[in-house]
Amino acid sequence: MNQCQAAARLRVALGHLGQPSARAGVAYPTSGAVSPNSFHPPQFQYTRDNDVLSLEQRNFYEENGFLVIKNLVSDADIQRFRDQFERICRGEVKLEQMMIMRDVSIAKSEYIPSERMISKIQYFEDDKELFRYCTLPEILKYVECFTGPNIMAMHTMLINKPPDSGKKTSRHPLHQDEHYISFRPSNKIVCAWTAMEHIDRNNGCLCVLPGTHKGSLKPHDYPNWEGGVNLMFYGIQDYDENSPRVHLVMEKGDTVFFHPLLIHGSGWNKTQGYRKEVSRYRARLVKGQRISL
Ligand SMILES: CCCC(=O)SCCNC(=O)CCNC(=O)[C@H](O)C(C)(C)COP(=O)(O)OP(=O)(O)OC[C@H]1O[C@@H](n2cnc3c(N)ncnc32)[C@H](O)[C@@H]1OP(=O)(O)O
Ligand SMILES: Nc1ncnc2c1ncn2[C@@H]1O[C@H](COP(=O)(O)OP(=O)(O)OP(=O)(O)O)[C@@H](O)[C@H]1O
Ligand SMILES: O=C(O)CCC(=O)C(=O)O
Ligand SMILES: [Fe+2]
Ligand SMILES: [Mg+2]
Repeated sequence: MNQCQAAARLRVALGHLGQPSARAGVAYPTSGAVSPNSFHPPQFQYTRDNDVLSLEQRNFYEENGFLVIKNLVSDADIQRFRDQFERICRGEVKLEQMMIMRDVSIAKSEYIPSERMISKIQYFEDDKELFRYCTLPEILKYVECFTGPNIMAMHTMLINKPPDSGKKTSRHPLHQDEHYISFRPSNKIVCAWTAMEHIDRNNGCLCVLPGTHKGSLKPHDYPNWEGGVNLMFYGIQDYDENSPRVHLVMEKGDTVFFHPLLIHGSGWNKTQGYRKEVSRYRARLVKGQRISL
């Protein structure tokens, strides 16, 4: 098994620290068809009427701000993302837009192209292989449940969480993605996040505070952690250690959809593998224009 296989998972996310990139502005026509059987009373604020989600799933998302769909992305697709990630790690793929990030623990070490050096890739919209994630019909089908039709990819991200050096710098502090993104409205944005392998508390799974999507955007700052904090990894300031946390244990291909105000983070990676996931956000378009950016 090579390092990348031993590694963890891949993540593509979206949004960005400011404006979406032009490349991300790709709209996907989706059906938008509403079946007469799918009518639900207007108490739904966070989900749209269509036939995809069961009433139970809708209620769960409305109440909790996230929904896990098991086994959504095929092994074959994940293998393709993984293979492409390996090519990027080997320096075989170079794209101008793509941003490569390293963990703070190795930020100042000499750069050697390998999986060990890359903790995150952002803006891979120009990478045909990775961008396939954003066009997978099974992902779009669910995204539409939250955004409505006319979907736009606003940000892409793949995370390769490194084994922790012992200083817990691989942790991602609890935050709301809306802190990083300028587009709105919140209720028509969703993040799709796909595990590229088994992810649990040992390798730093996603941790969510259910129901927090109903709150507002909270002040963020760098957490006061010993050992170091990654640049741009802000955390909410008034984190109450006693608030109920849910750790999302996921298998390869499982995908969680979550609201941009949901408070979430990820734990430190206690294993020797690099855990990977792919994710991204989408927003709804009206008449070809993004709503209230
Ligand atoms: C909705 C999305 C939710 C989220 O994803 S939250 C996280 C979003 N933010 C990010 O992913 C950060 C994106 N990445 C970046 O901004 C850049 O890669 C980053 C970290 C600023 C580095 O930028 P560059 O200037 O291209 O790289 P560089 O290698 O020349 O480093 C410049 C100085 O920064 C330091 N550095 C690099 N990576 C770091 C890290 N991970 N943590 C802390 N410090 C880091 C590096 O040592 C260097 O410092 P110095 O200037 O030599 O003293
Ligand atoms: N003071 C804090 N401020 C912001 N986020 C925090 C704080 N302390 C922990 N977190 C974040 O909370 C989430 C859950 O932490 P949790 O304690 O469950 O996991 P962990 O500390 O990474 O690992 P474990 O407790 O399993 O050893 C992680 O995203 C972590 O980054
Ligand atoms: O997986 C992680 O380390 C953090 C994920 C996250 O915050 C996100 O996907 O928005
Ligand atoms: Fe996030
Ligand atoms: Mg802990």
